[in-house]
Amino acid sequence: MQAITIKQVRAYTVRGGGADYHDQADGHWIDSQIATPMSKYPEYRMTRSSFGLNVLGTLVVEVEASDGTVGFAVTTGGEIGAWIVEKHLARFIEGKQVGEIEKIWDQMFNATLYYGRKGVVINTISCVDLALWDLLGKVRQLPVHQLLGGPVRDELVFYATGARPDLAKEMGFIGGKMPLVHGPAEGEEGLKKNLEHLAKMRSAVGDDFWLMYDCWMSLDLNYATRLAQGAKAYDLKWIEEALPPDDYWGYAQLKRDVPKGMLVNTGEHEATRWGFRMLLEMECCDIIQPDVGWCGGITELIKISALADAHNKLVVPHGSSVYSYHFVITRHNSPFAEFLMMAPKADEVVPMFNPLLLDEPVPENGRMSASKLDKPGFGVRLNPDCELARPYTH
Ligand SMILES: C[C@H](O)[C@H](O)[C@@H](O)[C@@H](O)C(=O)O
Ligand SMILES: [Mg+2]
Repeated sequence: MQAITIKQVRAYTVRGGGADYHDQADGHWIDSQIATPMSKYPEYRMTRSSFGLNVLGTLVVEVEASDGTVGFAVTTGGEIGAWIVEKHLARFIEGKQVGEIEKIWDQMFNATLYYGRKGVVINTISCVDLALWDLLGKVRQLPVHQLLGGPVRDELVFYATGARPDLAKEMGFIGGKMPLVHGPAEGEEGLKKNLEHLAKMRSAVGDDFWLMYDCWMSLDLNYATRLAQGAKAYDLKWIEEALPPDDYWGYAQLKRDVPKGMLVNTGEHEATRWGFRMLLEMECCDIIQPDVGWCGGITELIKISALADAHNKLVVPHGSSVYSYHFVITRHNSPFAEFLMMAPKADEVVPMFNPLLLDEPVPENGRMSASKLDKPGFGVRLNPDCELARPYTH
């Protein structure tokens, strides 16, 4: 039987939500005031779009096989990613057999080592990798989780990320992660407001519902330590991404200093097995949170997850829709998943990469049965109403 090979790879861009889920219309909770490393500049404090968190847009990668099957994936990457795919990575993809995923990954990574290693280059490699796994699943007529060893549980359970953990509790989620609003530049007053907001949410959700703060790289070690100490009174489950990603030393100290029982989590802006090896070996955190569309794809997340398992650490991927669900359900050390509330008021469950993917499964009552993930590949289709552009060819 003739081997099925990859005939063509194509890279497209699309704006407005999708994988670049920060690219939303005005008034969305995700673009309200949220503490960031740019919050020290008042002109960039009130929204993250003001400093360009949504400049990249979505990258869509399609890989077409010699038998006509097409796999695809989406991530944050836009035109930069499209250029990297068309002008650089295509040579390592086209002509290969659809199963040569490991070899393609190694060639893409090593060929971009001189300008990549993290950020948009690894986002782009991740997107190609996810498209290859989608293609392989479709060619073999298997969901990706079956290519990864199959489910270890019957369903996924989710915590929700958004401005309304009180509503998330009503919707059946196991916890609610809130964005931190005020950073160190707003001083004691801002710290007080952060703790008052946590207190208000704790009284709204009661004692048995996880509450977490997502600090999106915005704090310094002293502020993060004081926030954690103040949050103990309200049983904060974890403090997330308190420090910039490269401050491994700060994370290790924070993890030693937070109140006993409070978790220190990070990793969504970390990349590759080597970045996560630093977090693990320097004892930076309790749970690592790679984004499978940003850390290197499924091929790299398998390696990251095994490393974490050897360190007895949990892996709870940053929300990345079906791309993390198919992984999480196959891993013993991934006992729950993140769901990002993408409705503008965080008051209803809508698909995370809305409106880009058709058939994108969503949690019901905070849960998702494995049977929702039984279509070939990642089980989603591109929405034909979303206009794709192909800015480059090769
Ligand atoms: C809600 C957070 O501020 C980010 O927007 C979110 O993308 C990420 O940090 C998360 O953990 O979901
Ligand atoms: Mg986060």
